[in-house]
Amino acid sequence: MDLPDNSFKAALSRGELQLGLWSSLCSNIAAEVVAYSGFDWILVDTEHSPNEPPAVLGQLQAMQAGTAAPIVRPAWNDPVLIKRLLDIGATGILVPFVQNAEEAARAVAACRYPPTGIRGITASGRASRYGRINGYLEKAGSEICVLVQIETAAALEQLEAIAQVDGVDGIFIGPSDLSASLGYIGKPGHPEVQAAIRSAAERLAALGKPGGILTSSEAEARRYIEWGFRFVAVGTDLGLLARGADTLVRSFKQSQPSASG
Ligand SMILES: O=C(O)C(=O)C[C@H](O)[C@@H](O)CO
Repeated sequence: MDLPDNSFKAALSRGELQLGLWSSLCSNIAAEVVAYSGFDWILVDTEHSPNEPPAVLGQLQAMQAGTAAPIVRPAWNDPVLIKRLLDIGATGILVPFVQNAEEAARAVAACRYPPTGIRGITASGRASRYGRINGYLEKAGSEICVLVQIETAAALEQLEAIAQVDGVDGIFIGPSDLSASLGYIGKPGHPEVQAAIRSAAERLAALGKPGGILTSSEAEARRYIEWGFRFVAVGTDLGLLARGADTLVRSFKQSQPSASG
């Protein structure tokens, strides 16, 4: 059996827009539900969600028959965490809190086997279909998508250096952390934060490096796409569930006459 092409990585390299969903629910059933929605990628978060490898494995299995490429965010730029996620079948990794080119190079090295990287070897994990993929060890590096996350003012200054690290396939701008770093915690929509995000998108476009971002606002998502972001998470599974449930109950409670008449 051959290693499947990474269609998400290929689409990014062609500059095509890839629409994503952010998944924090840590549920294989929720992952399966949204995997059939038609998204191009789904980010399975382990940084801010209580999501450990056995649960992530269940979510990756559940997403297998859907449309979306499984991108997993490890809790940190740590080769041990990254190795475990790659072994269970993540085809893309989003590494948080990358501050400079050296840290970006470390993220890439964690996703590559020696001699170019430091990923530890198993020839029999889920990623290689339990040893059935011909030449997995030789080919994995070229198919795994390495995305790094820039989320501070200091990292923004290093954007060009980070983006030009060999093996970095895309740069994700973290609007929440960036807004905090810029002094506007909880206000990613603040004009100064938006200006910084727009400038990052323009600098990435000038380099020909795909930029990514996350928002739950449709208007903001459309604006980010217009600014040139190419992998855009347009919502979160948690937000869809919470907003859907709130709206449903409100529609009944507001239409009920109050007990006092
Ligand atoms: O800085 C950000 O924005 C992120 O890193 C995404 C966050 O973790 C969060 O908004 C996901 O729900």
